[in-house]
Amino acid sequence: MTDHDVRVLDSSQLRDAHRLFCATLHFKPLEGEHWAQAAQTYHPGRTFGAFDGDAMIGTASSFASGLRVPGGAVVPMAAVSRVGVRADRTRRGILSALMRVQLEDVRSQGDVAASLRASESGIYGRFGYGVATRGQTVRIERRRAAPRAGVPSGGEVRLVDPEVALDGLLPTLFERIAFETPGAVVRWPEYWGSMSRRAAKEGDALVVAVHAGADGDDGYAIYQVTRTGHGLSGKCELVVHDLWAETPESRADLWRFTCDVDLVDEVVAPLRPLEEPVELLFADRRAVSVNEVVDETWLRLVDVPAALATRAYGDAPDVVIGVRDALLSDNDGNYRVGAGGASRTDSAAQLEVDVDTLAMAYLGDVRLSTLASVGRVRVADRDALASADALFCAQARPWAGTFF
Ligand SMILES: CC(=O)SCCNC(=O)CCNC(=O)[C@H](O)C(C)(C)COP(=O)(O)OP(=O)(O)OC[C@H]1O[C@@H](n2cnc3c(N)ncnc32)[C@H](O)[C@@H]1OP(=O)(O)O
Repeated sequence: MTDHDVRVLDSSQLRDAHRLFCATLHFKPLEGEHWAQAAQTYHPGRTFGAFDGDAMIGTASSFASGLRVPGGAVVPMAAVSRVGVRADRTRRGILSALMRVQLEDVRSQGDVAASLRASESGIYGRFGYGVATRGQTVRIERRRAAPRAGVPSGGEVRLVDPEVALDGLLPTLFERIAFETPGAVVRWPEYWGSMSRRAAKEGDALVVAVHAGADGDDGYAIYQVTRTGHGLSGKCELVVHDLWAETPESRADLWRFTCDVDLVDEVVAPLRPLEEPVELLFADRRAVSVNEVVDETWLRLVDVPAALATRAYGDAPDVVIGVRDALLSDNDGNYRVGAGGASRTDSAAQLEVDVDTLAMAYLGDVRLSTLASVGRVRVADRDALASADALFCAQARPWAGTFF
């Protein structure tokens, strides 16, 4: 449907939009100083409302961000969030109208990509989003978690007042040590403040531990300790929200530190990278269980020519890939992808994909041959699949590590 009235909101309308969004996720609305703080996190001109007359019935917003792509370049990216449609107006095309307007808008503003974290996995594929990075949950049974002999160690972990850390130390450290992996996301200035507010809302104090090695600070962990149940029979969980390490020493020391916190039964770290070998840090590798592999980044390539031209490729013969995009027709076309780069071509496509499937392969998370094996790639030339796999392969498995 195209007849919904979707407009960009001005600052006087953001509170209604936030209330609407909170209600769709069954959260209480923010009041007083909590709303005043949240209001600061809206980036001007990036929030849309869908209206029925004067009544707002849906909303979608985004933060200005950036995405690290294979090869090291950073492309401008819209971090899409705060999407919701009023419960009495769902399934009438309102989200579809919001998505259409938002995608056209972010493309016209020069964003090469948009990404989001999806509340449900059935929603966003139809708008050209594909799962481009995944994460897994790491659980460590603390009492079994003795370090393995020979694990690197060196330096010191210290606790830092979260307010001080979030205000300067961690943003600087994050920029320096965390922002290298393909899939990493530029954290906008208000990101850090919203992290501490989210923690305050949940009621348990946020703890910041910083690791210093021989050359100074080189890693950090942000966690909360939550207790469930009553008295001594309760269970105590240490939940790691953010952990980045520059060196093997800081990685080992920070994980070990979380396992040394008294009274904790289990250390839980959701959405960690798929290739983080935490179990190898401990003498008893079964102290660590790794499960719940889930989607992390839903990526939408809004400017396919720019996205394909910006990332680096492996060394393999050129492949012509046809891209089909039902919503942003400028992306439609055939692209010659080779070790030297990618550009439009009139040559016939050897492989053809929809834009959501291209997003799944773009950062290197899934091979095109794997996607072909489940019918997501239309294959005209079978030999092209091996070349496409080699071209799109990234040096490191992509991971964002930033939830929004
Ligand atoms: C990035 C984020 O902010 S994630 C948070 C998203 N928000 C929420 O989850 C809050 C609760 N849910 C909602 O507010 C709404 O149900 C929304 C936003 C998910 C969907 O809004 P709607 O206006 O109902 O979507 P719309 O009517 O445009 O649906 C378009 C299509 O998606 C399908 N669809 C919509 N929601 C879902 C869903 N949750 N799961 C599967 N399919 C869905 C519809 O059936 C429709 O399919 P069709 O094109 O084959 O007919």
